[in-house]
Amino acid sequence: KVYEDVSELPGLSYDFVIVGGGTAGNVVANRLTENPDFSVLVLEAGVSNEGVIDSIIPFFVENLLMQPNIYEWNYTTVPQTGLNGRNVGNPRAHILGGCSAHNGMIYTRGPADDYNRFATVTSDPGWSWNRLLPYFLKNEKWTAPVDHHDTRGQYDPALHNLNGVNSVSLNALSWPVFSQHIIQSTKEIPDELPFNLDMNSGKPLGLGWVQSTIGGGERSTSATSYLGPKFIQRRNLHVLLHAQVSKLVNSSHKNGKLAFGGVEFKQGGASSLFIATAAKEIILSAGSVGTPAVLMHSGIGNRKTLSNLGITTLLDLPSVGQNATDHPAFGVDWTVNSNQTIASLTQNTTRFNEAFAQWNRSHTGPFSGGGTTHSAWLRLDHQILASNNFTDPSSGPDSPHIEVTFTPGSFAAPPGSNSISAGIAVLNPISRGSVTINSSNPFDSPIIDVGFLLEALDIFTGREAIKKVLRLFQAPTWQDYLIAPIEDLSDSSDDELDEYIRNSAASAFHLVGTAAMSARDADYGVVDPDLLVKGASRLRIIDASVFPFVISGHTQAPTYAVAERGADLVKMAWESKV
Ligand SMILES: Cc1cc2nc3c(=O)[nH]c(=O)nc-3n(C[C@H](O)[C@H](O)[C@H](O)COP(=O)(O)OP(=O)(O)OC[C@H]3O[C@@H](n4cnc5c(N)ncnc54)[C@H](O)[C@@H]3O)c2cc1C
Repeated sequence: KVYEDVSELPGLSYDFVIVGGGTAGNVVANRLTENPDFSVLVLEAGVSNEGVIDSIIPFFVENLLMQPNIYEWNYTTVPQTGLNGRNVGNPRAHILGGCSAHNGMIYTRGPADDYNRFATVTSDPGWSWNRLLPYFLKNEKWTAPVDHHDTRGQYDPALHNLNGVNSVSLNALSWPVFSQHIIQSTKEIPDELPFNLDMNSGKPLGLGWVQSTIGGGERSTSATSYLGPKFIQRRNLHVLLHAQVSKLVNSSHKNGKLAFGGVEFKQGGASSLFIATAAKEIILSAGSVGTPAVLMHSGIGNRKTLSNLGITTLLDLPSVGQNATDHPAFGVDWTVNSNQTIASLTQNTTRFNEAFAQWNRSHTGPFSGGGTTHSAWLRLDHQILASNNFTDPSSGPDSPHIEVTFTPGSFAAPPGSNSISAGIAVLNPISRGSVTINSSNPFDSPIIDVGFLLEALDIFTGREAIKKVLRLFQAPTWQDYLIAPIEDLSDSSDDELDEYIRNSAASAFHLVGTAAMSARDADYGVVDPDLLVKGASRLRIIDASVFPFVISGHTQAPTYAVAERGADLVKMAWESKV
């Protein structure tokens, strides 16, 4: 059951307390409560997802990103040196379902090579692609697109599972003219832009149709799926909203390891703090910002940072909050000779109201999907990297360096015009940032530094990506369709391209790595390959913060897979003790 007020909870003693009812936390809550002997409490700081129309209707995704709003933690980064001193938004969801309830819904597993690299750095083959694939499938409930169009040639059914939990589908064909041009370009310039039937095979290179976490025209989130009606009625599963965890308490040491018996939180408008106790484990699933912050306020982190703030260090783990990695993203936009664009809907009240009415009637039409229709996963030329003395940062030959998303709309477009955009993300940044704290008050915001474009390779990759994208749009199919670039970069020097990137890049919202896993005997890292905090017992982290590297793809499907495997690790640890 989902509770709005702590006074309604039957008690505050559970086997497992999960901090954060986000993308990963709700998976873990669901899987653990499959065992009727395990009781689980999820503490979620955010609000209910019920009836939040901007979260439910896929097309309204942008509304949730307008800061400030109550569905958001409303974070921004510190000024970014690599972005000419700008600070950029770093949205994190403050709603049951976490980022799965406000993200762009794009479903990508990423390259097999990335997971094989996870397995190598952790010395645990359990994190390899072959071993994680069953967990991706366990998460996925493949669903037909709402317009029931013929999807042959748009995905590979053999790679998908009809019987998982979280809906994934192709979008309805709302932008056919735009899509035709994209597919035609793969035929005209197949060497530059090969078609890939399904980017979720573990070999994503090429261009393919976007798959999204959408089912029946509604967004599918970890709250609507893993806490859906058939699960949330379990007697052993309790979720408490408006419950922000301050720190872990009741510490003790056993066999040289630190353990905590409880979790302290504030709830609703109450000024007093409450403690929930966990007889078996505390699981941190507060995400790449929340998890390191809770650790530090609990006395786990860099001794120097903590003592400067007057926090007693219980476990000196300097890697907490370090290794923050995110994809810098920017775009190239054109005005176009077509009125089949997002602007034609958003700038025309009659058409907007028609689309809204259609969605309300049947959950179909353009509001049933996000805007991006296709993604291309591309590599930089090997020689270009070598001749500029760069080492290939990717995890392997089937792993891309850049993503190009294709959307029939652009924020940069002049009002009244029709436009499209090619969004670019640098997928293997070698720059690193951090998430830390500068106050001993756990309710103060953490300090987020995404470390964008500090390293020469990252800005080089961005610059080469723009050149590549400009070449892609020279394919013959685009010539009558494009009117003009919104910012003409075709004759720009390398320095000018760098400035364009530094002045326009923002986050692709894929922050990971702030409580990264490492091999059991490594002298860095925050969790071991079983996701247990190093030096602690009965304390696990299961969310995107444990990724040692950012995936060369979007991060929600990888987070779901890590959560599914993480839940299995917890079950294996405790079911064998029964
Ligand atoms: C705007 C945006 C768009 C994105 N678009 C895409 C996309 O299209 N495709 C894709 O694959 N990925 C996308 N991502 C990334 C992806 O959604 C995230 O990487 C992933 O969902 C992270 O999951 P998580 O479980 O680690 O954290 P979250 O889902 O953020 O869950 C953490 C939860 O913990 C709660 N919490 C935090 N601190 C506390 C505390 N102290 N006490 C109690 N609760 C707490 C939060 O409120 C939140 O609900 C996007 C992300 C954002 C922000």
